[in-house]
Amino acid sequence: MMLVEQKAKAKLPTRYGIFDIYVFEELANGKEHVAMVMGDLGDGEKVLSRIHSECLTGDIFHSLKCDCGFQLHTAMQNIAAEGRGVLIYHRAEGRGIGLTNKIKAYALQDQGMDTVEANEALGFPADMRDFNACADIYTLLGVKSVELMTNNPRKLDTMRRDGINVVARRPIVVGKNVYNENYLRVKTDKLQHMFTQDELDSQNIDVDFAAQEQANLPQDEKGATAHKCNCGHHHD
Ligand SMILES: Nc1nc2c(ncn2[C@@H]2O[C@H](COP(=O)(O)OP(=O)(O)OP(=O)(O)O)[C@@H](O)[C@H]2O)c(=O)[nH]1
Ligand SMILES: [Zn+2]
Repeated sequence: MMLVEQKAKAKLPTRYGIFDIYVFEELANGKEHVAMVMGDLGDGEKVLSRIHSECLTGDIFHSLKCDCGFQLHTAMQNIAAEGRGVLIYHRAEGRGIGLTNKIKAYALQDQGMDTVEANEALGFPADMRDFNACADIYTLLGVKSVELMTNNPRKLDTMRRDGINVVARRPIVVGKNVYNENYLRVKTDKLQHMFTQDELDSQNIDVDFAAQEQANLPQDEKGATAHKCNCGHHHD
């Protein structure tokens, strides 16, 4: 029996090119998973693909605490470069614990815990995700085998177990910065992700808001300095 049902489909132009967007409902829990499909999938073999777990903070707000947003957009670009592929946007926010609990975990991380310790302090395992819906989404799209963009061996094992042949893995190591380097180290040390420190370092992006953090100016002082402009007009 299928675990998901296709609910809707339409064309979706994006900054990377034109996709078809599909919505699939996971019948057991009502979750609305998305598939972004580009090109003609043809025989469904060797489809370039990513299973991307939802991360509101990274995907939408460009958070630097993780690498999710960077991975999402790199995956869409890679698919566009090939003109063919499938991105499953998997609604498993916070590795399955949901947004509120993820932000509670972030608060514990602000006090020095790592991602795994914070999850455990809240009473959750390190990773609560199941990928049950994904194989059926591939099947409904006619995908038989994939080249998966991931560093997580669990995704490869799960897809193979569920009958989707993974013919290759394409690493997706992007967006390392001062705010996520510990998070990324924990992924290799505790979560078996497949990348090396050298690979990470080669992708370093230069962002540092240390000055902003230190200054931490009260709002009224910021307002006062904002008036020092060169516009030639007089401000009181
Ligand atoms: N609980 C928790 N979830 C997080 C945290 N940071 C990111 N996430 C979630 O982690 C998920 C992404 O998992 P990752 O471990 O980064 O990567 P992955 O999907 O397993 O593997 P890749 O395919 O290599 O990206 C998203 O659902 C994020 O919302 C955190 O500190 N705590
Ligand atoms: Zn994230």
